[in-house]
Amino acid sequence: MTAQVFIDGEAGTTGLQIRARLEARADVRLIRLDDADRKDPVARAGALNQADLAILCLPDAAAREAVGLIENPQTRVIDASTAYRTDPDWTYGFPEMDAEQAAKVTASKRVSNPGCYPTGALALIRPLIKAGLLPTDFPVTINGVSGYSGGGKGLIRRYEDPAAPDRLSNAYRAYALKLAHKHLPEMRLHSGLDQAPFFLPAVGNYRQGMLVQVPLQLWALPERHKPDDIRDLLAAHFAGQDFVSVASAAETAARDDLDPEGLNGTNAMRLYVFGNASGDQVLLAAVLDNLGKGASGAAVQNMNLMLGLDPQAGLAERLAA
Ligand SMILES: NC(=O)C1=CN([C@@H]2O[C@H](COP(=O)(O)OP(=O)(O)OC[C@H]3O[C@@H](n4cnc5c(N)ncnc54)[C@H](OP(=O)(O)O)[C@@H]3O)[C@@H](O)[C@H]2O)C=CC1
Ligand SMILES: CC(=O)N[C@@H](CCC(=O)OP(=O)(O)O)C(=O)O
Repeated sequence: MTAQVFIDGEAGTTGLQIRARLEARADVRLIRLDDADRKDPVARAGALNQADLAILCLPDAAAREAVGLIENPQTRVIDASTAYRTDPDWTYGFPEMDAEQAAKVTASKRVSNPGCYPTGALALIRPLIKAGLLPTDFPVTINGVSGYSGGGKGLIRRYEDPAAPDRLSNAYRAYALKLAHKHLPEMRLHSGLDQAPFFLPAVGNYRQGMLVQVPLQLWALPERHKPDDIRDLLAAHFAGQDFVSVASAAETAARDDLDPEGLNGTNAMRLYVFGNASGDQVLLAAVLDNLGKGASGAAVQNMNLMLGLDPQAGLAERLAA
């Protein structure tokens, strides 16, 4: 039987990209609301309770409201917002996080999609903590830069609409300087760190794509490790994964820069380990599309797992940015 899927928030940045990945598929049928009804709680409740799987692409408060509208015990949910990412009753939807995480997502009725920056940061940090290479009390710093679509329709308008009263046109803008970004709780919890990491995000004046970087002073670790040890550890952790890969030593040696837009339109995330000549400093880096593996692609990946569908379905094509 064809699964019925409702995207609540289909007209938003994340929702539109999920729709683009699903609408041509024969193995799912989309439940759609007219534009006039898309914010009507009664119409949404009807669609949510009719769906085999609902994907919430909404602000946090509307996502919580949507979950409250669900009475059908068969309706399964993927939430793209921040609302449930540290909730113990929800499964964290990062299937490559641990060997058993994909099975947990497959079996779950409530899956919380990771944040875009945490997807990169956790891929780089969690395997090192798990392996004991990075102590849980290490003072970790995460730097990130995202295209402005990371801020949804509101931020897109500020960069693209010349008539926007709060227009932004700067090439690069550091933000979250209260040091209290909404991604910190999930980064701390799912990394295994005892304390919140330092997180320094920025927005670039381009639409989409991101780079997450974690610099590490290897001389400050209790046991000395070489950059190659860290690359080998990450490569072993993500071996065989369709969507997360680790650049080889040869590829890394041939590079001196990274392009945050390099994986746009895909559900791929590429990890890099750069080391200096003396081997006492490394830069861990992740390139991903904030709207791909950082949001919409990840939701489709989780949906495929939860509905028992082809893991590559809807994800093989590169979407136009
Ligand atoms: N953009 C990104 O890179 C990422 C986003 N996310 C998360 O995904 C969620 C959606 O983000 P994004 O797509 O960027 O945001 P957008 O602002 O682009 O889209 C949100 C959509 O939700 C609609 N909406 C708001 N309130 C309601 C409501 N009560 N009922 C129904 N629809 C409603 C909005 O309507 P209207 O069109 O009228 O404004 C809009 O279409 C957020 O929680 C965000 O944190 C997660 C990872 C990355
Ligand atoms: C550039 C930008 O503004 N990015 C957003 C993060 C992306 C987002 O809102 O989505 P999730 O939190 O659900 O991952 C921010 O920093 O708030």
